[in-house]
Amino acid sequence: MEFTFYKYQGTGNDFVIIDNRENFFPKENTELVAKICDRRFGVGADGLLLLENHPSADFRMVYYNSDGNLSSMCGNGGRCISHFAKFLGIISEKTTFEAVDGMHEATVEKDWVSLKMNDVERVNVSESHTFLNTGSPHHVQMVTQLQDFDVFANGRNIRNKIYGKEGANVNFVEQQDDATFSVRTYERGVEDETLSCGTGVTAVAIAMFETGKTSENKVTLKTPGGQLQVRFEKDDSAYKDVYLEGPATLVFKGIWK
Ligand SMILES: N[C@@H](CCC[C@H](N)C(=O)O)C(=O)O
Repeated sequence: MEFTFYKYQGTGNDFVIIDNRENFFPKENTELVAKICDRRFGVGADGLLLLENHPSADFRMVYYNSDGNLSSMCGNGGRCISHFAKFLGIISEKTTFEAVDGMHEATVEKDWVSLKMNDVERVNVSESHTFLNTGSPHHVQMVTQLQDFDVFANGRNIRNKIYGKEGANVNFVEQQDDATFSVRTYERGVEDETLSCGTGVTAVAIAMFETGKTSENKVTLKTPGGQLQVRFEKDDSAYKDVYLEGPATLVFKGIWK
């Protein structure tokens, strides 16, 4: 089958995006999605996104990991697909769309996208790590010498040994200053380190606040693929008005044959 696709990246977390408003894409074809995402036999990406019609919102976002399976929320993907919706002329600067974890709002200004994430009510802090769900499940762990840390081996081990079949994404963090943290993430469904993870840095920002590592509610997250900002408000019941902000770029357009 032949169709047009768009290659996007948000701080190096890269995606194939397909305009599926005509509903032509074979959504159950796991092998096809995995092949499109394959870096040797396909286009190459950490995940695939479908932009689809929605009865009341601007569009619906459908997200697959590079293993070909549907998964939970993708923050960088949400930023990239909002940029794509503007590129297609579906929206102007502001949008409301639905993803697997519910409704999201986003603002697109040139290549900068601000995405509203869901409220986070539960943050489980233990001695060695923090676990929370920011649309996707995240394990957050402080390390030293992050640059030399074996993210793949340690991430895979934690993902499988602690979280079993369902798994979780695993973020390793080193503090730079009061409001700046370096982060490297092992992503489930990619089963490797990615250059950036949007729900991951959102989880890190909240975990750092919850554990007293920062008193700032606007945090800078440095990933191997670039810099992201997360801001939020906290009240008695939850972290609210959580925004993930950073660049999103259309890299190229192609035809899948
Ligand atoms: N890269 C994403 C996270 C995608 C979901 C994750 N791989 C999972 O299956 O939990 C992001 O930017 O949030």
